Amino acid sequence: MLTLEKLQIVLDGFTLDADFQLEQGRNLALIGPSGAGKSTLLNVIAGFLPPASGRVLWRGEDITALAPGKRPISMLFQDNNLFPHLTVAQNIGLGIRPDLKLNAAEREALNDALTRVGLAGMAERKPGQLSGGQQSRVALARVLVQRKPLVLLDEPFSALGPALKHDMLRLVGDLMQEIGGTLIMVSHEPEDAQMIADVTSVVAQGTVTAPKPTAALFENPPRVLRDYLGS
Ligand SMILES: Nc1ncnc2c1ncn2[C@@H]1O[C@H](COP(=O)(O)OP(=O)(O)OP(=O)(O)O)[C@@H](O)[C@H]1O
Repeated sequence: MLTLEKLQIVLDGFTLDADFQLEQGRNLALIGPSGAGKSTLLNVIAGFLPPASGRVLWRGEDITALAPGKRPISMLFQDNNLFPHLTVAQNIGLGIRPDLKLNAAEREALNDALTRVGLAGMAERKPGQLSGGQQSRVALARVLVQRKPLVLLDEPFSALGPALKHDMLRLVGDLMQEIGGTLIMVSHEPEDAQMIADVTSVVAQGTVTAPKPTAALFENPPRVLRDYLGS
């Protein structure tokens, strides 16, 4: 269970409030207008940005003051965050061990992740020798090998075409199910939310709404979501 307890985020005159719980094993989509605070909320949950007030709890434990690396979280950033001077395999290996001294089982996990994202033959390439979509698949593989129980995705697959994006989303969904993990995904596309998120929160007007079942929410959208969807 992830608890955002009376969380308030303040940035240069921008404020965002969140106060809800997310059960373990749920896939949550965050949807809402540009600049509403979706990325900022992920950054607070991941520990890159402190909240002005309130707490973040994971399984009842207060993690508000924990450093990002100490949290049970892995995050896939909008820009993929790959190291250009390292190979694909090394970029992924960093998710397993920062010193890259991998044992046989860890190397096998790395190869498995490469295969799962469809990059089996590209282990020795540098990110600059890959397309944008391939780079985002490397970043996804790095998230897969970490096997953290809480995964945060910030509009992860926007560089991919629709078919590949759906494959990647499905892969993330399957993995989360396999490890009983919890997913929070920022998306601009209602179809993405409907595909893998069982619950959705709307981020708009300074507030994050509590997660609601995705299908029901889109069938009968509240005013803020209707405004966003333009319907
Ligand atoms: N480092 C920062 N310092 C001050 N203000 C910031 C900072 N980062 C973001 N903001 C502001 O905080 C608000 C929320 O930004 P954020 O990137 O979280 O929105 P978003 O919903 O993820 O938008 P998008 O969908 O366009 O990615 C915006 O008004 C933005 O200008």
